Amino acid sequence: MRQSSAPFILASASPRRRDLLKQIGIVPDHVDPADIDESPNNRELPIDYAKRISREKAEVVSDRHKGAFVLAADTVVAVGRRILPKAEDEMDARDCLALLSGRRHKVLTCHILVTPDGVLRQKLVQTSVKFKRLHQSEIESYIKSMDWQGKAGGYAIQGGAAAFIPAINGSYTNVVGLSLPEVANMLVGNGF
Ligand SMILES: Cc1cn([C@H]2C[C@H](O)[C@@H](COP(=O)(O)OP(=O)(O)OP(=O)(O)O)O2)c(=O)[nH]c1=O
Repeated sequence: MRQSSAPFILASASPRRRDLLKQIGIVPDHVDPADIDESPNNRELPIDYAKRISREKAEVVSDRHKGAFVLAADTVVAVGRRILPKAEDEMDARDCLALLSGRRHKVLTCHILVTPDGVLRQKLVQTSVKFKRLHQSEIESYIKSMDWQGKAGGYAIQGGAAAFIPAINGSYTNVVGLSLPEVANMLVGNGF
């Protein structure tokens, strides 16, 4: 139930984030992606990276929409201290899947909500994801599906890669791109 008349801006190009919000009855007044440079800094740790990028996305977009609620997020797949790329080509995706095969990794989503009076709230959520050991044939058929494109770590848990994941620990929606219980809490707690 919406209490504020301030507009709600989703600072994301991700259709997954739009669908997730819709699932809890939230439809943004505008979708305005930040479109910033997301290159990690030298030796930047995954948590620091997720916090920095989500904050930059939120700041860029809230500058364009004063007096609005702005939600931005960044989802990072991390193996230890290593940040996996958003897979842009088949080589990225193959490298990611080979690294994830047979082990656990972390998916971190850092959520930023900017309130209409310009206060910035941050919430980082971590989910541990277990991958089964992948056969080369499984990797190749997944590559053909193109489901990895633009996804952090080269897979999407909401698609065919679900067959590779026997267990997760933590929020499922966090892996897809927004942890819905946290987003709902942030919005309700800040007068939305
Ligand atoms: C691990 C994983 C990631 N993803 C997606 C969510 C995000 O869209 C993407 C991570 O990249 P992000 O940089 O978080 O998001 P984005 O580039 O898609 O959009 P924007 O920066 O404008 O908000 O990976 C899945 O859809 N499923 C998964 O299982």
